[in-house]
Amino acid sequence: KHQECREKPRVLIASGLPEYIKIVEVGPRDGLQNEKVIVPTDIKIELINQLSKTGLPAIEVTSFVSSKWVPQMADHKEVMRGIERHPGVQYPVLTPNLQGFHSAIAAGATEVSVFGAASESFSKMNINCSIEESIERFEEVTKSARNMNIPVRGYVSCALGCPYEGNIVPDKVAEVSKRLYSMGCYEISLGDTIGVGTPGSMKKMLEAVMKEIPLSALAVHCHDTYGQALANILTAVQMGVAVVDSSVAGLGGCPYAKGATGNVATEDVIYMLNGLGINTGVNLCAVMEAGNFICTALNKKTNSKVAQASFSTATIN
Ligand SMILES: CC(C)(COP(=O)([O-])OP(=O)([O-])OC[C@H]1O[C@@H](n2cnc3c(N)ncnc32)[C@H](O)[C@@H]1OP(=O)([O-])[O-])[C@@H](O)C(=O)NCCC(=O)NCCSC(=O)C[C@@](C)(O)CC(=O)[O-]
Repeated sequence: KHQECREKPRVLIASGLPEYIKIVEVGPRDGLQNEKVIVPTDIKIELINQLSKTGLPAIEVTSFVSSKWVPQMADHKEVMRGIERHPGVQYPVLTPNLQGFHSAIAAGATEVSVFGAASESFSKMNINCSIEESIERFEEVTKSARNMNIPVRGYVSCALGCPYEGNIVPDKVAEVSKRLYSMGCYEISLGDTIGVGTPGSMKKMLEAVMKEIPLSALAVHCHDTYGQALANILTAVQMGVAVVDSSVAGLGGCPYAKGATGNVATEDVIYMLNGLGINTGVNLCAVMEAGNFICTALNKKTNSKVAQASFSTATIN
C-alpha cells in the first residue's frame, strides 16, 4: 500500500544528499488560511494557476474544514473546481474527517491530507478532539480513500514544540506518525507548527521517527518564527529527507497556533537546494513571479529573503 515510497531516495554520490527533492507548495492553503481579510476566490485560483506553471510537483489547494473555524477556506469547493490542473501536478486538500473527505471528493479532489498532532492540547484546539479520537476519524478517511484509490498524506503538527504544552517528546511524534503511516498515509509531513525547532531538536525528532517509518515516506514542514527553518530543513535533507513543504512568499501561520509566523518561503528553499546541486524541477523565477502576484494582491511585503534580494538587486536569473 506504500508502493510509491518504498524506493529509497537516490543520493548525490559526492555529498550524500538526496539527488531530487520534492517541494510541496502549501501557500494557497497554509499560506492564506490565516489572512485576516478574505482573499477573493479568483485571486486564490490565479495564484494556484501561476504556481502550476512553475514545475512544482504538488500544490496544496485548500481545506475542507468548517467555515466557522477557518472562514478563509470557506470557498474550498469553488477554488477546487476553478483551478486549471496540470498533468503531473498533485493538488491535495486538507480533510479532517469523513464529512470533509466526501465534500472534497465531490468537488473533484484526487488527493487528501489528514492532519493530526503530537500534542493533546493542540489537537483539541485545532480540530476539537483528542489525538485518539482524531486517529479514529482519520481511519475512516483512509478507509474510504483506499476504496476509491485516493492517496492520503498525513500531517503531524507540533513535532518540535506546541504553543500550549511547550516541549513535545520525539517518541510521541514517532508514535503518532507510525499510526498515520500504518493506516495507509503514504507520506508523513512533520510540522514545526510554531517554528521553535532548531537543527538539534530536528535531528533528535527525526532519529526517533526514522526508527518507525521509512525515510522515503517522510516530509518536513517548517515555519520560520525563530528564523531556523532553512537550517532545520538542511538538517533534515542531510539526514536523507527528500520531501519539503514550503509556502510561496513565506505566507502563512496556523489560526490555532498563536504567534506562529509564515512557513519557510518556497523561493528560499529552492535557492538553497539549487546551491547544493539538488534538483527540484522548479523554476525559481516563476515562483518569485507568483509570490509577487499574491503579495501585490494582499498588499503585503514578501517574507522570502531571496525574493526581497532579487527584486531589489535584480541579480537572480
Ligand atoms: C475538524 C472540525 C470540523 C471539527 O469541528 P466540530 O465543531 O468539532 O465538528 P462537529 O462534527 O461537532 O460539527 C460541528 C459543525 O461543523 C460542521 N463540520 C464538521 N466537519 C466539517 C467539515 N469537514 N467541513 C465543513 N463543516 C464541517 C458540521 O456540519 C457542523 O455544522 P453545523 O451543524 O454546526 O452547521 C473543526 O474543528 C475544524 O474545521 N477545524 C479547522 C482546523 C484547521 O483547518 N486548522 C488549520 C489547518 S492545520 C495546520 O495549519 C497545521 C498544518 C497542517 O499546516 C501543519 C503544521 O504546520 O503543523
